Amino acid sequence: MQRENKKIGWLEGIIEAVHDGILVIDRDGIVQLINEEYTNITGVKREQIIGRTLVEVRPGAQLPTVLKTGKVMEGVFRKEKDMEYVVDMAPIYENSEIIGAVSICKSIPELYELSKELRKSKQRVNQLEKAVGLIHRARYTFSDIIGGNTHLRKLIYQAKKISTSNLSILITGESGTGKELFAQAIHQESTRNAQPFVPVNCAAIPSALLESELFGYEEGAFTNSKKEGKIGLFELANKGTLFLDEIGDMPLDLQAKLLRVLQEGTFRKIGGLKEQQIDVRIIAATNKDLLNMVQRERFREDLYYRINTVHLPIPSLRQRKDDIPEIVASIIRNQKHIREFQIEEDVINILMEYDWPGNIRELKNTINYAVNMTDNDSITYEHLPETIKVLFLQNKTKLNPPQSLEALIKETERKAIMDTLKETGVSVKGKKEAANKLGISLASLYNKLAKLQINL
Ligand SMILES: Nc1ncnc2c1ncn2[C@@H]1O[C@H](COP(=O)(O)OP(=O)(O)OP(=O)(O)O)[C@@H](O)[C@H]1O
Repeated sequence: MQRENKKIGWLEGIIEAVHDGILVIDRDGIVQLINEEYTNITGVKREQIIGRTLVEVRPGAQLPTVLKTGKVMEGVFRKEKDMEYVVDMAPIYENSEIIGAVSICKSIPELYELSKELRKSKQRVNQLEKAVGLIHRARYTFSDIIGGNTHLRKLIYQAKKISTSNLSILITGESGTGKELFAQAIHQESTRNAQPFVPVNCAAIPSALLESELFGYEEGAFTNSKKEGKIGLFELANKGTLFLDEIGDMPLDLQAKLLRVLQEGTFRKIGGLKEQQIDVRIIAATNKDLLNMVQRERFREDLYYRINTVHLPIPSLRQRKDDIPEIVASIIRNQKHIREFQIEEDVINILMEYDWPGNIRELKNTINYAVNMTDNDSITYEHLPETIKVLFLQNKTKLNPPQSLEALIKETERKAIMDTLKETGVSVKGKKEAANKLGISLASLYNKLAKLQINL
């Protein structure tokens, strides 16, 4: 008996500790137990209900039904005077026999608070999921930068040395020279490599949106803003690296804000009141002449010197043509996964003569195209894209000016044909159009191409 009392004492203690309202009836529907939270939610006091039949005190109660049917009921809405709450009810079993029933109530305001919390958490999870999509973890390391060109090697040496510092870096160079590749490699070599690498292309985001992308905004900061606010890229890159690509396209007012972040190490969300500490390493890149922009007051001088602590000018591919064979071999290896793939010497010569305005990106595209055009394991002139073939033939004419009258006529013809084909393209349709423009028949165009040994 003493043990039994002790059990009930424990039970009451536990029931009191629960944050929900609890009411227990026995098999006769008589209320045996309630906790204080039950009184808080329903307004019914212990002395009004304990030892009495539940329906007598609370005629609308559904717990006696649970007692009868043995079926659990969940989420039953109750409204009593100005109290609203939700009840879960379940039978209590002993040796497979129902000996009573329990009801557990939660007040609506509490549920409302909980669901608000849940909604907020869900929104944050959504935002973070989206943000994780943006963070492409840096994939490349210095070993992925191909080329033995002396100037490039010096740059790699310098970049490796400053990787572990927190210095801001400015990488300049034409499009496709490998600026982002360098930025990723620096991040990977740094102590921040386990943290995010967040790239943002300042030219690709409309200036009106760039500020909120970078700094984020607080709940309801402006009309049309997302209700739950937005996490900015600075916050996402915290402890990692923020790669500001095309920084020359950043609007002047935002440049001032960026400078503040770099100087103070703090930022404020749009519509936010408190400054947040931030620890982000900035690597900026551009293909524009920033110094010239500074002179024309299109770029802030103070920001220029702040991000230019270390400057890595990446050479264009035409300034390091000696690297072309090695880069081509590496592209083929990556695409074909075989080392024996052949590339005719003539083709390498053409690639070496071409100017590559799109730099390594263009070289990559060209080789990938050629590899896909081959049926066997050898790339020949035929497999090159038309644009390169045409330009190559034009250059050849420039490089070897004709001497005799006959040669001069031949070359004039060649030039006229090549210029027209450059406009129309070298597909059958293009050739038909070119023949039309030149005032000759298609058959005669083919004859001339054969005579001039133009192999398209
Ligand atoms: N030295 C290199 N060795 C191997 N691949 C390279 C090298 N440099 C660049 N690439 C490759 O060329 C492509 C373009 O490089 P990346 O995007 O880094 O250039 P970028 O200068 O940042 O271009 P943009 O200014 O247009 O953004 C990528 O596929 C990159 O992997």
